[in-house]
Amino acid sequence: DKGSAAAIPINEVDIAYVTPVTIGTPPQTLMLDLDTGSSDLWVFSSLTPSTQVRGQEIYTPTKSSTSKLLSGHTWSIRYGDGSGSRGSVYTDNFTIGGLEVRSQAVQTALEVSSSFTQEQSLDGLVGLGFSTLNTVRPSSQLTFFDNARPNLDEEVFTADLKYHATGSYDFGFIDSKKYTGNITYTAVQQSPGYWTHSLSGYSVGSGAFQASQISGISDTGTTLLYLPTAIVTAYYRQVQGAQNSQYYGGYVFPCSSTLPTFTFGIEGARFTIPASYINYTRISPTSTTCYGGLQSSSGLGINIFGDVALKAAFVVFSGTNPPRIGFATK
Ligand SMILES: O=C(NC1CCCCC1)N[C@H]1[C@H](O)[C@@H](N2CCCCC2)[C@@H]2OC[C@H]1O2
Repeated sequence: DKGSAAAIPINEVDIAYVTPVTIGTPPQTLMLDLDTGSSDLWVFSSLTPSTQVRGQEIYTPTKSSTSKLLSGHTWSIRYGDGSGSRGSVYTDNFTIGGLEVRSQAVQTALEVSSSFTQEQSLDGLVGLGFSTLNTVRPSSQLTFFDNARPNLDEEVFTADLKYHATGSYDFGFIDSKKYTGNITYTAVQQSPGYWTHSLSGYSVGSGAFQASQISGISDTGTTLLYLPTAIVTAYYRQVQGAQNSQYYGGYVFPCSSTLPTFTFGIEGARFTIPASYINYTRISPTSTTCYGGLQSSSGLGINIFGDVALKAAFVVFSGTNPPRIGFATK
């Protein structure tokens, strides 16, 4: 089996990407955020208080002839940005891009935090981390990828996220039309459940490459790139007027600044993030001050290779034993 679906930016600064999925019989279509940084598949539902629903599509299990309540099971999740949700669990037929999983655990929200209510074009998440992170209790549930794996032509899924454009997620195959050159793979440490791997180093603009093992997680559900303070200060030292603002919670600079590119290494390969990806957004619609797409990871306890980095490459998440992650230019 295999599947292929669009990854559509939900706003003009690519804060997140959503993918159409169908749930149940007859199929109910929702737009979900495929998130390699978590492992719960949860949706806005008919059980979500209407005060917390603002424009989202909802899943109504009672309208599906193939839905089954997973009785006595609950879930509750808190994300790194402080957002969260909790609820009950059904199983139902679930498809992404033509790839079907029967009896997928679909976690129905009984409560969502305000940042989810405010994102009206995001109807929930599909966790694509390792199933060890799943929060359903008393028995944890498998991700869509883990359920689909036995039937996939190849035990992989790929992410081709794009800057200010629609990209794609593929399951079960590697589309050679989506990248150039070779895919460079590197080892993944799957405990405690993230796609954890190392960068082999970095460079700022035309500067020399600094070889250094930088461990972190490739996380499609995180918007920005979070790296050690030493790297981030070296980057913004090249930006006229840049400062690390307590007020805005990160590096800001004049929107008119010329930013350098940022290059990261995967083993011997090099991937360059264009300056435009790092000139992330104005701090408010009329401001001439901009917020950076590269920020410090100090305080997070982990480096996060989020969408700003991932959209500079074609990324292969390989569920082989042992798991590995691959990057190619595109
Ligand atoms: O919390 C993180 N990442 C942290 C960011 C700060 C530094 C630590 C990691 N990712 C979440 C993301 O923010 C959520 N958000 C929803 C609204 C649209 C934008 C995306 C979405 O839900 C879970 C996941 O994706």
